[in-house]
Amino acid sequence: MKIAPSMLASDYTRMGECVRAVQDADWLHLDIMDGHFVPNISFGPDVVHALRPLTDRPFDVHLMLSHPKRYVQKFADAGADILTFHVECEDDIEETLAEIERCGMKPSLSLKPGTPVEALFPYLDRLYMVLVMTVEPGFGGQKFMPEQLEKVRALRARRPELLIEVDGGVNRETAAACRAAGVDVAVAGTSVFRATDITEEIRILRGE
Ligand SMILES: O=C(CO)[C@H](O)[C@H](O)COP(=O)(O)O
Ligand SMILES: [Fe+2]
Repeated sequence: MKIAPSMLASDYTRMGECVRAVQDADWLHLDIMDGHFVPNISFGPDVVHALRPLTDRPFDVHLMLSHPKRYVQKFADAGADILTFHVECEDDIEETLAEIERCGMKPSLSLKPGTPVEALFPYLDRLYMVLVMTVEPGFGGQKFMPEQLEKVRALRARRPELLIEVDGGVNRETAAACRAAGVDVAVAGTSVFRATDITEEIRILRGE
Protein backbone atom coordinates (compact mmCIF):
# COMPACT_ATOMS: atom_id res chain seq x y z
CA MET A 1 0.00 0.00 0.00
CA LYS A 2 1.29 3.46 -0.94
CA ILE A 3 1.30 6.22 1.69
CA ALA A 4 0.42 9.87 0.97
CA PRO A 5 1.21 12.11 3.98
CA SER A 6 -1.29 14.95 4.33
CA MET A 7 0.26 18.40 4.70
CA LEU A 8 -2.85 19.45 6.64
CA ALA A 9 -1.18 17.92 9.72
CA SER A 10 2.22 19.52 9.08
CA ASP A 11 3.68 22.46 11.01
CA TYR A 12 2.70 25.45 8.85
CA THR A 13 5.60 27.53 10.22
CA ARG A 14 8.02 25.08 8.56
CA MET A 15 6.11 23.45 5.72
CA GLY A 16 9.17 23.10 3.49
CA GLU A 17 11.03 21.07 6.12
CA CYS A 18 7.91 18.92 6.55
CA VAL A 19 7.85 18.15 2.82
CA ARG A 20 11.48 17.02 3.03
CA ALA A 21 10.71 14.96 6.15
CA VAL A 22 8.24 12.81 4.14
CA GLN A 23 10.56 12.40 1.14
CA ASP A 24 10.39 8.60 1.62
CA ALA A 25 6.61 8.51 1.20
CA ASP A 26 5.01 7.65 -2.15
CA TRP A 27 2.87 10.75 -2.79
CA LEU A 28 2.21 14.08 -1.07
CA HIS A 29 -1.45 14.80 -0.20
CA LEU A 30 -2.61 18.44 -0.24
CA ASP A 31 -6.06 19.28 1.19
CA ILE A 32 -7.79 22.34 -0.26
CA MET A 33 -10.84 23.59 1.68
CA ASP A 34 -13.07 26.54 0.81
CA GLY A 35 -15.01 27.10 4.07
CA HIS A 36 -18.22 26.33 2.14
CA PHE A 37 -18.12 22.73 0.96
CA VAL A 38 -16.56 21.93 4.34
CA PRO A 39 -16.57 24.07 7.53
CA ASN A 40 -12.82 24.78 7.40
CA ILE A 41 -10.35 26.75 5.27
CA SER A 42 -6.86 25.40 4.53
CA PHE A 43 -4.55 26.75 1.82
CA GLY A 44 -4.67 27.35 -1.91
CA PRO A 45 -2.74 26.95 -5.17
CA ASP A 46 0.02 29.41 -4.23
CA VAL A 47 1.09 27.17 -1.33
CA VAL A 48 1.01 24.10 -3.59
CA HIS A 49 3.16 26.00 -6.11
CA ALA A 50 5.65 27.03 -3.41
CA LEU A 51 6.10 23.43 -2.22
CA ARG A 52 6.39 21.92 -5.73
CA PRO A 53 10.18 22.38 -6.20
CA LEU A 54 10.95 20.74 -2.83
CA THR A 55 10.16 17.13 -3.80
CA ASP A 56 9.81 14.90 -6.83
CA ARG A 57 6.90 12.93 -5.28
CA PRO A 58 3.55 13.11 -7.12
CA PHE A 59 1.23 15.84 -5.78
CA ASP A 60 -2.15 14.33 -4.85
CA VAL A 61 -4.46 17.34 -4.50
CA HIS A 62 -7.82 16.84 -2.73
CA LEU A 63 -10.29 19.63 -3.53
CA MET A 64 -13.02 20.10 -0.92
CA LEU A 65 -14.65 22.91 -2.88
CA SER A 66 -18.26 23.65 -3.85
CA HIS A 67 -17.05 24.86 -7.27
CA PRO A 68 -13.90 22.91 -8.20
CA LYS A 69 -14.11 23.46 -11.98
CA ARG A 70 -13.05 27.11 -11.87
CA TYR A 71 -9.81 26.20 -10.01
CA VAL A 72 -8.64 23.24 -12.11
CA GLN A 73 -6.26 25.27 -14.32
CA LYS A 74 -4.76 26.98 -11.24
CA PHE A 75 -3.86 23.64 -9.64
CA ALA A 76 -2.41 22.34 -12.91
CA ASP A 77 -0.20 25.46 -13.07
CA ALA A 78 0.74 24.91 -9.39
CA GLY A 79 2.08 21.42 -10.19
CA ALA A 80 -0.72 19.01 -9.19
CA ASP A 81 -0.44 15.53 -10.71
CA ILE A 82 -3.65 13.89 -9.48
CA LEU A 83 -6.68 16.12 -8.95
CA THR A 84 -9.54 14.81 -6.79
CA PHE A 85 -12.88 16.57 -6.36
CA HIS A 86 -16.13 15.54 -4.70
CA VAL A 87 -19.14 13.95 -6.39
CA GLU A 88 -21.28 16.09 -3.99
CA CYS A 89 -19.94 19.39 -5.41
CA GLU A 90 -22.17 21.91 -7.20
CA ASP A 91 -20.39 21.77 -10.58
CA ASP A 92 -21.16 19.43 -13.48
CA ILE A 93 -19.11 16.26 -12.87
CA GLU A 94 -18.49 15.39 -16.54
CA GLU A 95 -17.42 18.94 -17.38
CA THR A 96 -15.06 19.06 -14.38
CA LEU A 97 -13.50 15.71 -15.35
CA ALA A 98 -13.02 17.03 -18.91
CA GLU A 99 -11.33 20.18 -17.58
CA ILE A 100 -8.92 18.09 -15.47
CA GLU A 101 -8.06 15.97 -18.53
CA ARG A 102 -7.66 19.09 -20.70
CA CYS A 103 -5.16 20.44 -18.16
CA GLY A 104 -3.10 17.22 -18.31
CA MET A 105 -3.79 15.90 -14.80
CA LYS A 106 -5.11 12.56 -13.61
CA PRO A 107 -8.82 12.79 -12.67
CA SER A 108 -10.16 11.39 -9.42
CA LEU A 109 -13.51 11.55 -7.62
CA SER A 110 -14.18 11.38 -3.88
CA LEU A 111 -17.29 10.81 -1.80
CA LYS A 112 -18.30 11.70 1.75
CA PRO A 113 -19.12 8.93 4.25
CA GLY A 114 -22.88 9.48 3.84
CA THR A 115 -22.85 9.21 0.04
CA PRO A 116 -23.58 5.76 -1.43
CA VAL A 117 -20.80 4.28 -3.56
CA GLU A 118 -23.24 3.94 -6.48
CA ALA A 119 -22.96 7.72 -6.96
CA LEU A 120 -19.52 7.09 -8.51
CA PHE A 121 -20.53 4.28 -10.86
CA PRO A 122 -21.45 6.46 -13.90
CA TYR A 123 -17.93 7.95 -13.92
CA LEU A 124 -15.66 4.97 -13.17
CA ASP A 125 -14.49 4.52 -16.79
CA ARG A 126 -13.06 8.07 -16.84
CA LEU A 127 -11.29 7.96 -13.49
CA TYR A 128 -7.64 7.40 -12.68
CA MET A 129 -8.55 6.99 -9.01
CA VAL A 130 -11.36 7.03 -6.46
CA LEU A 131 -10.82 8.57 -3.01
CA VAL A 132 -13.02 6.98 -0.33
CA MET A 133 -13.37 9.30 2.69
CA THR A 134 -13.02 7.39 5.97
CA VAL A 135 -13.87 10.51 8.04
CA GLU A 136 -16.22 13.45 7.44
CA PRO A 137 -14.12 15.83 5.30
CA GLY A 138 -12.94 19.11 6.83
CA PHE A 139 -10.53 18.27 9.62
CA GLY A 140 -7.54 16.09 10.39
CA GLY A 141 -7.20 13.96 13.50
CA GLN A 142 -10.62 12.28 13.36
CA LYS A 143 -11.55 8.67 14.04
CA PHE A 144 -11.47 6.18 11.15
CA MET A 145 -14.89 4.87 10.01
CA PRO A 146 -14.27 1.16 9.30
CA GLU A 147 -17.65 0.60 7.60
CA GLN A 148 -16.46 2.83 4.73
CA LEU A 149 -14.15 -0.01 3.65
CA GLU A 150 -17.30 -1.69 2.26
CA LYS A 151 -17.12 0.92 -0.51
CA VAL A 152 -13.54 -0.14 -1.25
CA ARG A 153 -14.64 -3.77 -1.58
CA ALA A 154 -17.60 -2.82 -3.82
CA LEU A 155 -15.37 -0.71 -6.09
CA ARG A 156 -12.70 -3.41 -6.22
CA ALA A 157 -15.30 -6.02 -7.22
CA ARG A 158 -16.67 -3.77 -9.95
CA ARG A 159 -13.32 -2.45 -11.31
CA PRO A 160 -10.36 -4.68 -10.32
CA GLU A 161 -7.84 -2.29 -11.96
CA LEU A 162 -9.12 0.98 -10.47
CA LEU A 163 -6.75 2.82 -8.11
CA ILE A 164 -8.45 3.24 -4.71
CA GLU A 165 -7.32 5.70 -2.04
CA VAL A 166 -8.70 6.17 1.49
CA ASP A 167 -8.42 9.37 3.52
CA GLY A 168 -8.92 10.06 7.22
CA GLY A 169 -7.96 8.44 10.50
CA VAL A 170 -5.30 6.13 9.08
CA ASN A 171 -2.89 4.89 11.76
CA ARG A 172 -0.98 1.65 12.42
CA GLU A 173 -4.16 -0.27 13.34
CA THR A 174 -6.53 1.07 10.69
CA ALA A 175 -3.83 0.84 7.96
CA ALA A 176 -3.82 -2.93 8.43
CA ALA A 177 -7.61 -3.01 7.81
CA CYS A 178 -7.11 -0.85 4.69
CA ARG A 179 -4.46 -3.19 3.31
CA ALA A 180 -6.74 -6.19 3.95
CA ALA A 181 -9.59 -4.44 2.08
CA GLY A 182 -7.39 -3.92 -0.99
CA VAL A 183 -6.67 -0.18 -0.66
CA ASP A 184 -3.89 1.02 -3.03
CA VAL A 185 -3.06 4.37 -1.40
CA ALA A 186 -3.72 5.61 2.15
CA VAL A 187 -3.57 9.27 3.15
CA ALA A 188 -2.09 9.78 6.61
CA GLY A 189 -1.76 13.16 8.28
CA THR A 190 -1.75 13.04 12.06
CA SER A 191 -0.15 9.59 12.37
CA VAL A 192 2.80 10.55 10.13
CA PHE A 193 3.49 14.09 11.35
CA ARG A 194 3.10 13.21 15.05
CA ALA A 195 5.44 10.20 14.77
CA THR A 196 8.83 10.33 16.50
CA ASP A 197 10.40 8.57 13.48
CA ILE A 198 8.47 9.61 10.35
CA THR A 199 10.35 7.31 7.95
CA GLU A 200 9.75 4.29 10.19
CA GLU A 201 6.06 5.20 10.62
CA ILE A 202 5.58 5.35 6.82
CA ARG A 203 7.19 1.90 6.53
CA ILE A 204 4.84 0.48 9.18
CA LEU A 205 1.76 2.03 7.55
CA ARG A 206 2.81 0.53 4.20
CA GLY A 207 2.93 -2.89 5.87
CA GLU A 208 6.66 -3.39 5.32
O1 LIG B 1 -9.05 15.26 3.66
C1 LIG B 1 -8.75 15.33 4.83
C2 LIG B 1 -9.71 15.93 5.81
O2 LIG B 1 -10.83 16.35 5.15
C3 LIG B 1 -7.37 14.90 5.29
O3 LIG B 1 -6.64 14.44 4.19
C4 LIG B 1 -7.42 13.81 6.35
O4 LIG B 1 -8.27 14.11 7.40
C5 LIG B 1 -6.03 13.43 6.83
O5 LIG B 1 -5.83 13.71 8.18
P1 LIG B 1 -5.70 12.57 9.32
O6 LIG B 1 -4.78 11.51 8.79
O7 LIG B 1 -5.17 13.33 10.47
O8 LIG B 1 -7.09 12.02 9.55
FE1 LIG C 1 -7.63 14.77 2.10
